[in-house]
Amino acid sequence: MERATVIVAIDGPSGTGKSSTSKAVAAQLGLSYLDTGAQYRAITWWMVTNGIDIEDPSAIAAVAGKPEIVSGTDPSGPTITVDGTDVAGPIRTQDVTSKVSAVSAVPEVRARITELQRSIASGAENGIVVEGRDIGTTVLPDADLKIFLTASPEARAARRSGELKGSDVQQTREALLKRDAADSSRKTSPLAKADDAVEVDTSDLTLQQVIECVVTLVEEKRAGK
Ligand SMILES: Nc1ncnc2c1ncn2[C@@H]1O[C@H](COP(=O)(O)OP(=O)(O)O)[C@@H](O)[C@H]1O
Ligand SMILES: Nc1ccn([C@@H]2O[C@H](COP(=O)(O)OP(=O)(O)O)[C@@H](O)[C@H]2O)c(=O)n1
Repeated sequence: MERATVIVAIDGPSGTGKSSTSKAVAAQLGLSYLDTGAQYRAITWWMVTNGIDIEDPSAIAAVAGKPEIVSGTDPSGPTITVDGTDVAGPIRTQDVTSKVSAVSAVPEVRARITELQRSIASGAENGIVVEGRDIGTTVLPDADLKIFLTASPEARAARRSGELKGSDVQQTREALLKRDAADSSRKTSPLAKADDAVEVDTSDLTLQQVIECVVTLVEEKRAGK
């Protein structure tokens, strides 16, 4: 018998195709979609806007419970607000990008955001695709399907600098590798592949091929293979 809901966890470093793949897979299969990176970016944006010292983990921890972060999970138009303000644009600035790893390494921040993610996932009626860094390992260890996307630093930097107009590929590559290193080496739930995740190297695949691969894996799971 087909299961009523399916939970898919997609993790991996920056620029491997998590967001584009997750959104398309969720839309195609009628599932909800959650971008957990957007939530960490949102709390970082709030810290910056409120003048919290990003270098001071105890200052971040002390106010981690304050901002109210709300994620809209429709894959055709995901939204993110902080205390009612739409922050979809401001969370993508270079300033927030350069600070998000420090904020997201603070255990109190992770505990708060993880709880929020679990409650969103358990409330998704048809199931959900959740993408991030620690979904398969920590947030949803019982997910029905876990995918870990990888790609060469060159492919990832080329994709990212294609998005940021006028940006230098070499500089983008350095910034991306620096963020991966910080995310992979933090103590609390670092970026890591879960033992039972399927690893897909997207370096030489088109986005369409990656989407088809994940859709097939979900359908196989649903069919009980
Ligand atoms: N397999 C692929 N081949 C080429 N470009 C891709 C592929 N997957 C994603 N992209 C592009 O790379 C960029 C980064 O993808 P994104 O989904 O945001 O990655 P992530 O969420 O892992 O950081 C986007 O512009 C996206 O369209
Ligand atoms: N589950 C997650 C998702 C993101 N993050 C943090 O949030 C940052 C931004 O995530 P993102 O998915 O928006 O990053 P991109 O890969 O899209 O650039 C990451 O570099 C991590 O520091 C995390 O710690 N745990």
